[in-house]
Amino acid sequence: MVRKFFVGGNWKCNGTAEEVKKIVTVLNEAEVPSEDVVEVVVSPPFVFLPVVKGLLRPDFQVAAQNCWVRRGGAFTGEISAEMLLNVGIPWVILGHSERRSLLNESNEFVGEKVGYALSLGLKVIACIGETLQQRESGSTMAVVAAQTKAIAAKVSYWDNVVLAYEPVWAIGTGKVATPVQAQEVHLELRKWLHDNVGAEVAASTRIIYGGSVTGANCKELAGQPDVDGFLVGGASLKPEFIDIIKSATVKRQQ
Ligand SMILES: O=C(CO)COP(=O)(O)O
Repeated sequence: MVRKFFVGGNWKCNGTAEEVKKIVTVLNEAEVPSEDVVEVVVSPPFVFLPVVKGLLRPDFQVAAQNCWVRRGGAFTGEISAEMLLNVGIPWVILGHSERRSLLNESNEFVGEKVGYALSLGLKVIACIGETLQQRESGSTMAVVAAQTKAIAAKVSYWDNVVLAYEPVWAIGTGKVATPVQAQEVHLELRKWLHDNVGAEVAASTRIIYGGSVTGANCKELAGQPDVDGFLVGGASLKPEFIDIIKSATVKRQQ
């Protein structure tokens, strides 16, 4: 089973209208592998989604960084899945660790969000990952399995799901997981999908890595058999994001 390499760029809460246009210009001018080799999805803040979608090259897609857990209404400040679809946004990142920690989004709440977004036809980058304390206490797999279980309980159509393993201790720290560390968890996650969802889903679902990915470390990570791509934060705002996209060819050479 060949899983198409996936590279997401999570711009987080960054940028001005001018800076965003500069980033899009760099992306639009880049020479990258074709769409049948790598799927590229960039995720600007909500306010810049329409302008990025309007300017971005047609072989790249856009994602929102979050959406509300049910149909819109009296939920001040929230953005609904319906609104994203209404303005032509096909992807959404859900369950990012920054939202789990800063906004107390529980496993169950993230699972509900994933289920609702998928039910409307959105494609979802579902984020999981353990903290340093959880890793050091040896509970990494227990934590990410519980997070995945809460997501899987609400997923009936896995083709529109990309699972992003983002160890919290690697996010924004420069302490990237080693290729062995990433492969170990990705393989365990694939086994979890095999045992709890099914062999076909386990074989076909992209499991991507996020946490201090850079142009310098992406190739070795991309070479791991169960690393199907990346969810990139800081480096997605820089020209080196193009190098990370190009690491998709590492897979093709295997
Ligand atoms: O959180 C991340 C992507 O969603 C990773 O962020 P960094 O690449 O900045 O570590």
